[in-house]
Amino acid sequence: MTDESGFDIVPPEAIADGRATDAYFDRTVETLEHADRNPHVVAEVTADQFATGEWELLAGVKDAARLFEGRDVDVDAIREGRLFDGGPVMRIEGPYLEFCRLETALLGFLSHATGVATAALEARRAAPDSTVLSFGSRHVHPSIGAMVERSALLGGLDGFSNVAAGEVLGREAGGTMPHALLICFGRGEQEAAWQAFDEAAGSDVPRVALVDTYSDEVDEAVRAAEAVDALESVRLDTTGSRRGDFEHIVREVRWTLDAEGFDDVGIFASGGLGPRQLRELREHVAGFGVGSHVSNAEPTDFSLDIVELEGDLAAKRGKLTGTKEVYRTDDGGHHVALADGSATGGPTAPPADGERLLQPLVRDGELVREFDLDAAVDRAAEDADTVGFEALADDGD
Ligand SMILES: O=P(O)(O)OC[C@H]1O[C@H](OP(=O)(O)OP(=O)(O)O)[C@H](O)[C@@H]1O
Repeated sequence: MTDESGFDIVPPEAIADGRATDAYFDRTVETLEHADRNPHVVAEVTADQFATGEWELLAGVKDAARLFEGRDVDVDAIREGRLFDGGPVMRIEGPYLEFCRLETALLGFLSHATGVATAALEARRAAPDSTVLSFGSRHVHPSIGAMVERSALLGGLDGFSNVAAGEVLGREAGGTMPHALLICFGRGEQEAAWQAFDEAAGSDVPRVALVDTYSDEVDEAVRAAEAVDALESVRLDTTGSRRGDFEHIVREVRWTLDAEGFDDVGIFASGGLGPRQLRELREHVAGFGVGSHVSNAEPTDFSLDIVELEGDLAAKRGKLTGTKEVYRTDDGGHHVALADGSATGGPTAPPADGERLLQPLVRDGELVREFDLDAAVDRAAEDADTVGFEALADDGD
């Protein structure tokens, strides 16, 4: 079945219906119905059973929650914008057949968005005082553009480039000029291109001139500053094969702009940048465009596991039995404990001063939570401070 648009895209109705499922869940439904079984279960969505020292930023809960609307289940989840390290991020309770076929889409929503949001948080923390924009739409299937940009914002990025994603999110995409614009004017005609852009673009569009198309970045940066009175920044997107020491190029541009009296013209850097490069460059530049580090982030490896069957402890090998709670302590700790209070000591007992992170999301099939992206962004920044989040990934060259 092809989407009526003609694109190979699974339509939203199929996701909501539970048809975006692995086929073995269809077999499971058939078999359980044949055997007249529909046990009451508690299931948990977990990446790591125990803490690993690698924090991740939870995202995708808004879309995941929609799957449960109208289904006879209760769902609790950590709020979007909180960090986690081990233990469940979501708990579902109800007759198993109510949500069996939703597992595939549920994990997909949470896994992909959490991976992207965590990578965005890494970029954010690598350059806390710089503008950091999401430029990675071109690397991923267009059907997930809004997820990528929303997750990038959740991680703390300041804006994004995908226009249609902006329409979905109710926010305006930003951007200035690609190399194609310079090339359309021809070699040696960079001034004409920058000036035409300045004349054509709306007053709300920042005047940022791309200065690496045909000649040396230092040369083009000074020429752009001379050509456009209101120039805000120059953008260096130097192609990899010409890059050499990018930090040196950036510092040389800064030096020369200052020396020529253009100290009010900022530098914007983009192209293959990740947390390590942001840390190296951040004192010399005003802003960054980050693409693949965020958009191509590895999805978090969430799984859904039944942990109680008809009130009894259950779990497959390698997974921890029993309904759990996760707690954040004032010192930034993350604790996983049994939910029923039966444990009064040791690692399965709740910490004395812990904040319970799993909160009601769905009750009897009704969504009981509001989603406010700005509030979630603030939560993520605060929680990253609390737990001392640092990017662990070394993103190579
Ligand atoms: O962080 P990244 O994974 O590199 O992704 C984003 C980059 O992609 C674009 O480069 P490109 O050279 O394609 O721009 P152009 O179309 O203007 O040549 C853009 O200028 C960003 O720098």
